Amino acid sequence: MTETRAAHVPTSPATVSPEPVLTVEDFSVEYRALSVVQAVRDVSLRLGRGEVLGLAGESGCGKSTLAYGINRLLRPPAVITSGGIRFHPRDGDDVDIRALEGEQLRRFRWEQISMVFQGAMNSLNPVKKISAQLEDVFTTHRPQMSRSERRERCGDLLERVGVERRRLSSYPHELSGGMRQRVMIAMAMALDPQVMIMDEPTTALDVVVQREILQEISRLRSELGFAVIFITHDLPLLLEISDRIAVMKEGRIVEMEDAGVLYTRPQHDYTRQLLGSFPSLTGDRGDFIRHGKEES
Ligand SMILES: Nc1ncnc2c1ncn2[C@@H]1O[C@H](COP(=O)(O)OP(=O)(O)OP(=O)(O)O)[C@@H](O)[C@H]1O
Repeated sequence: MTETRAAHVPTSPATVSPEPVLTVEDFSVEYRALSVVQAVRDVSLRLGRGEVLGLAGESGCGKSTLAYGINRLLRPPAVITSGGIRFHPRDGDDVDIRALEGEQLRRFRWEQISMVFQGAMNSLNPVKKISAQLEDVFTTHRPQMSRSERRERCGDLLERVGVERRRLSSYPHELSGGMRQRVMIAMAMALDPQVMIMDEPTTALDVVVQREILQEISRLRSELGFAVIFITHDLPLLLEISDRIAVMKEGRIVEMEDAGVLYTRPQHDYTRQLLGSFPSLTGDRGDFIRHGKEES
């Protein structure tokens, strides 16, 4: 268990709207390899505009498969066997994500739903400066943007995630792991997506850096109003940052609830087991999560 954090039971902030930005219905995915693995089974969920939805569950329960499936990033042997995913843009008609192909799908991914991958910081190109890597997003998706405007936007993006703009001229190896991960988050935010999927975005980082980045994500979410699907094994962390939490077990969502309610009144045995497996959530140390009190 990582060290405890100055946590609170979240309350639904004003930025969360009951209006959905994403609806997933009866979604199932299989891996058809030597044997067939039913990784996601009949999952249905609604993500509210501006909501942080945490996905919890032990390794192998299907969290990443669900997230990749939503963003159409699954590769063979994965097969989507049923279900629908609809995106509800702020303006305009609903988008059937399963029906998107080619260029349409590529644009949709960056512009409407972006993703921060597990260990993303290691996917920066080591021989290209940060400026070039951030600018690539705009060169591809906003070709009409002038060079100076691109530069300006990239500097603004870095500052937004707490990295000084002078770092634009650095190479990835000149940045700490935390800074590199912030760059990846900046990149995922570049086109102002309405949904960000974050798969263990801070797992490889030390606890202090993790905490700083999570605070940054929460702040930006309030400021910019995007919704987040946040995946991690770390249930205490999810309780801190999520509005609602979906608990997955063997490919199914067994419980989905407001984070505070899930913590105080878990309904499913498996949720209770999961909560019980984190020492910081039980006994006196639970005060830390419940009331933000330091351990004595
Ligand atoms: N490429 C693949 N081929 C075959 N089976 C796979 C493949 N990728 C994942 N699986 C299986 O699908 C199931 C769900 O895996 P998934 O990675 O989605 O779980 P997870 O909850 O995200 O796990 P973790 O937290 O360890 O990343 C597991 O049983 C896993 O072994």
